[in-house]
Amino acid sequence: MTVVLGCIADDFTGATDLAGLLARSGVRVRLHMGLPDDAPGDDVAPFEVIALKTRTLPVAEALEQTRAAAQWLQAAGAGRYFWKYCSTFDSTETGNIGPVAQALMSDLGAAQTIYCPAFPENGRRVFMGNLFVGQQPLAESPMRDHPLTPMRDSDLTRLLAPQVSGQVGLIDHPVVEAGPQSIRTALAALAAEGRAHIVIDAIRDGDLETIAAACREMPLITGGSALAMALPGLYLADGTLSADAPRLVPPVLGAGAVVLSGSCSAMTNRQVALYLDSGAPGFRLDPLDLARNGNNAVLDWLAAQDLAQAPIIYATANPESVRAAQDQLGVVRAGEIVEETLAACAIAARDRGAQRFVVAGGETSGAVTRALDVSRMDVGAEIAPGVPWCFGRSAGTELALTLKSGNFGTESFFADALERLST
Ligand SMILES: Nc1ncnc2c1ncn2[C@@H]1O[C@H](COP(=O)(O)OP(=O)(O)OP(=O)(O)O)[C@@H](O)[C@H]1O
Ligand SMILES: O=C(O)[C@@H](O)C(=O)CO
Repeated sequence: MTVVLGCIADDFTGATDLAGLLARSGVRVRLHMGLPDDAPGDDVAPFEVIALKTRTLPVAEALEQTRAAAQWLQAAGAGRYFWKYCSTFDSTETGNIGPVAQALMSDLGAAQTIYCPAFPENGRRVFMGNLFVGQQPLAESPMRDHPLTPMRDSDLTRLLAPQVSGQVGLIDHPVVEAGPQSIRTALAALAAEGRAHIVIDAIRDGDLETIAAACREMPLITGGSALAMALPGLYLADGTLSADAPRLVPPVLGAGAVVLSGSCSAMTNRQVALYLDSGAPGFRLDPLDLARNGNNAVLDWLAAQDLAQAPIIYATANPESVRAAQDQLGVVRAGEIVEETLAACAIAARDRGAQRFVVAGGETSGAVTRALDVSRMDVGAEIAPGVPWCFGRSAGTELALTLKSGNFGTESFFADALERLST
């Protein structure tokens, strides 16, 4: 088996999002949590995804890690590459979307690439170069106030320009709608003008299919997960991938489960509230209490729970409570203390036999997978668009984990996830 598409994502939930959409095709997708320690073996999957945590790192560190990931994928025999970033284009003037794309272009010999964060199923659309979240322009959406990457402009060409040294161009929706040949002609015209970084409109899945058909031969494509979703079908159709490519056989798992939520997004707040309302046993983590008294109380509580009831431990709180904790502890320490506690709970739950882990939040997912030392996962069925169940091993035991991005899923996500796995 050879790697048809080597993928690199800039955060953990983003990587499972990408892996989940690729896995819709039924073809095997392997997900690595961080740069693999070992050189690629003979058992690579057609789609290999490396999850990094580079979204808000200093540029030099992001470049170093991404280049190392690309080298691993090259050694695994990857023929083409995909650079996945957030569907809300989370970045700043200094990066990291543009600088990483530029470095990969240079390393992989790509003279031109496209940028398309659209994910129509989750309400992210690009029109005339502007990104919309639902009905709001990006800069008027809650992403305006993101603590690390506040998005204060909706025009992707303007957002990208200061991040790259080459010229930025746009392929707008009428060109996309006219079909793959029209896109190829526009790309060639932009290349002749010296434009290497091309933002491209997409408002529906059909647009993404057209773009994928036009750009599939590019050495490097960049975008949100939904653009990559269109690629497996093209590879299957032309025989690049055979229909008998290996498929995932999910493991049989015990009933023990735990829900760990460190995301404070509006959607996760609603998901936690509904799960508690449905009668699930729950323990609320208070960062100030954790700072004063440590985490024995929650670990004692967890030790007394019936894990077949899928208890939830959550720090999820409204913006006022989060601010109050951050004012007293500092933003970084408040986050760390919650992440450390949820990581300790994950280990305790695993050691008591839990094999199903529902985790909410990107940073939280990083902390939990690191604590469980899950380095590699196979990707299974999606619970909601961009949120699949994944299967890995921790301390010699098979586990299922789902890593939910803060804004993804519907209100009933936690119950849906557990139900989905048992069927
Ligand atoms: N009550 C709280 N007070 C202060 N910080 C908190 C609280 N609860 C959680 N946190 C911290 O907030 C951060 C939430 O980030 P995380 O990436 O996990 O969620 P998210 O931003 O909603 O998810 P995503 O990155 O997938 O959109 C974590 O560092 C977490 O520890
Ligand atoms: O693209 C998205 O919105 C997500 O996969 C993500 O990157 C969340 O951090």
